[in-house]
Amino acid sequence: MTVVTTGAILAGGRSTRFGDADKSVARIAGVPMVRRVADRLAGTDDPVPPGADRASGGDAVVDELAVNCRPDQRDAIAEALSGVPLPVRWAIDEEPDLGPLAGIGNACRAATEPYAAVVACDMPFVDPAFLAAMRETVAESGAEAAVPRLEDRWYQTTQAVYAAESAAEACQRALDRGDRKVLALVDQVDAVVVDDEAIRSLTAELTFTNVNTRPELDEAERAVAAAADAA
Ligand SMILES: Nc1nc2c(ncn2[C@@H]2O[C@H](COP(=O)(O)OP(=O)(O)OP(=O)(O)O)[C@@H](O)[C@H]2O)c(=O)[nH]1
Repeated sequence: MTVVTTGAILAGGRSTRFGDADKSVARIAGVPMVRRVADRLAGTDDPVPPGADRASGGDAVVDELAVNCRPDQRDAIAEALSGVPLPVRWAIDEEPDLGPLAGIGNACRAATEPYAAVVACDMPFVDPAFLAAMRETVAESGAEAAVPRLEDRWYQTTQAVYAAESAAEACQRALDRGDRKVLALVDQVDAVVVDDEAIRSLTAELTFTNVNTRPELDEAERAVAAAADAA
């Protein structure tokens, strides 16, 4: 499988819907969510529910990780990522709470590879083959990003592939003019929209499942347990 370069994991949010804990290190069947994302990218993952497209285990689709978080999150996330067979770069927010746009910008700035496959830490069933396909789209088209958009939903800016330098600059430009909306990034880069039809030909909607609440965590845990039983 083609290597898609830097895997940029976003974990700098406050997890307010999750309650009094950082969801990035909340465990699903014993494995912290951020670790599940890293393992998907590294090809060292546990069984995943049907619909996560690529079966568990496989080749790494990135050759390094860039992890964006606040300074106070770093130790717990580092522990969660301990043993991941990829170099980990840290993209620590100097100023917290500027939103996902700032997180994407910081992660892209920390990337040492030309492309960044961005994934939010709360997407435990991300399909690495989908990221690889988007990386190919960006490289072949000469565009600066491939951003999925399901019909009747927002752009999935937190599971997308960006030309790292262009995206970092675009995020900074938006922040400098006081725009924190993540859509500013899509406006500011030459983006290929990966539409509904393309998404369905490449992967399944499960790739976008994100865990915001405790009940959603429980649901993800049940799905993982069922997959493990079936394996
Ligand atoms: N660096 C940074 N990342 C953020 C920020 N807000 C959200 N994110 C990240 O953006 C992604 C999508 O955000 P949400 O799913 O809303 O996560 P969240 O903000 O932690 O959760 P809620 O507080 O419940 O909305 C997650 O990976 C977050 O970690 C922020 O202010 N700074």
